[in-house]
Amino acid sequence: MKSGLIANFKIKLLCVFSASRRVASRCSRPHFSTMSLNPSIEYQWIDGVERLELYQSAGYHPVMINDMLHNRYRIVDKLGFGGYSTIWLARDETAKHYVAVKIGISSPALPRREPEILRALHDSRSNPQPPRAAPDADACTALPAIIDAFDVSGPNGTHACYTLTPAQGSLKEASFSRLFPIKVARALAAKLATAVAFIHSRGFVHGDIHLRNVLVELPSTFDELSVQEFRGKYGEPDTVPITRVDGQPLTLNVPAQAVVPLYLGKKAQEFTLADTHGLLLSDFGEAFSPATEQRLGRDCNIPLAKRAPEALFEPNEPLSYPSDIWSLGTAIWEILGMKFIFSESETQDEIVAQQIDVLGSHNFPERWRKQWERLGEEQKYAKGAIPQRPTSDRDTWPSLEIAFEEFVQEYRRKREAAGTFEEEETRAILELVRGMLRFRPEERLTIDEVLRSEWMVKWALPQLE
Ligand SMILES: Nc1ncnc2c1ncn2[C@@H]1O[C@H](COP(=O)(O)OP(=O)(O)OP(=O)(O)O)[C@@H](O)[C@H]1O
Repeated sequence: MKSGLIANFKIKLLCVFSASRRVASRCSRPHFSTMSLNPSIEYQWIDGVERLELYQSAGYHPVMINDMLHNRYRIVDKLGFGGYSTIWLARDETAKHYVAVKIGISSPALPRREPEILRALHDSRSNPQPPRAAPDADACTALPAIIDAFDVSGPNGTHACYTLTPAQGSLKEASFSRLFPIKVARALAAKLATAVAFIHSRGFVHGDIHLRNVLVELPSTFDELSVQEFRGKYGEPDTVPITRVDGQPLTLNVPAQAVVPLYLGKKAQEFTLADTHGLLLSDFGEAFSPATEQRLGRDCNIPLAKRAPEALFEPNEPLSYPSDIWSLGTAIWEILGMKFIFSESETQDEIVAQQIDVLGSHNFPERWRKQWERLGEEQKYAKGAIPQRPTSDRDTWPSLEIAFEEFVQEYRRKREAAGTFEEEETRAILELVRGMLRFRPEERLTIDEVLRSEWMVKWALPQLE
């Protein structure tokens, strides 16, 4: 496939692989674009950690291993970070168990409704709902529960914090260059779809469905480990001293050491069907209720490779449930084959060109074609700029059917133990994915139709039983 453009080189640098017990670093998205970064302070680059420049007023809270938060939570290790927060493993010294503490940035410009939405979803469990295509009895357990919420104040402001059950990590981390066994892949896809069905039935769009936001619970025995036993099993935190490029001493805004996140989980090929019951769809930071609030396409923050095309071509129109279905379609494809359907770290123009190659130019809406084929470079890189057909040479991507054969099936064949999909199942998968990846949002399958699709009914949902 075509290699990344030079323009994306910086983004790729942010995504390099880190130390072995640790996870591949996450790309934190630039939610800080509205904040004024202090360009006078730069830090020496450290692989696999959050952007250190964001330890400033209105940014991340500086946290160190062994810090005590809220008189109760002792920081044990780092679990991850995103554009809005850092996430830590902590020992709840009152309740004597482990929690994940999500410490938000303090920016007042970015109010976060995640705890409120998660609570509303959990509370809605008791509300009677119309009969659904698949039982959602335990779909709510596929959402993280907020255990405690509090604020911490520090040199960078006041940060909303909440505690959640710690998970072993995301499907993305589990599957780095690895494949889920075929039954597990089916069950994960089904469980994820039922979680989305539950959210949609309660009137919410998740807005950020991708495999970094799909976590897997830890075994219940994890809580039995003392901190000392935990360190014996997983090692000491991977810390790297932070230093300034100008050689000046650090201010209080930034911690003395960066911590590379720890992955506590199994590798994809070691997953069993039992593990799939612990799937958690997390990160409700982009969630919204289309009936009561507008989320315009231009404000969509999901990574470009998972973003529904209407968010790009109709940036001033409100998004709704179909945008989740598109992202869910790309996530299911990745679960099955651990290959992107559209490549990450590309420009939006290249990604749309790939979508057209894979899904067929004849399916591309006429109402977007004029914009797509326009000439000229005006406002190409402005926020909300409409994608434009690349004029430089690029490799054409194969159609959906060929991509499934050459990337998903071929890859699975090379790892015999993973298992390949038979002809009839392949046809049903492709029919489902095509229905989820229709360019026009109004033509895309609904989540109920996804759950009633042949592949879900015959192959995926039965694996959950
Ligand atoms: N409960 C948890 N247990 C273990 N790891 C977690 C947990 N919650 C989050 N993480 C890790 O932290 C990462 C970032 O979390 P999350 O996506 O919730 O942060 P965010 O700041 O809202 O990110 P984004 O920029 O994607 O909106 C996840 O990809 C995951 O690896």
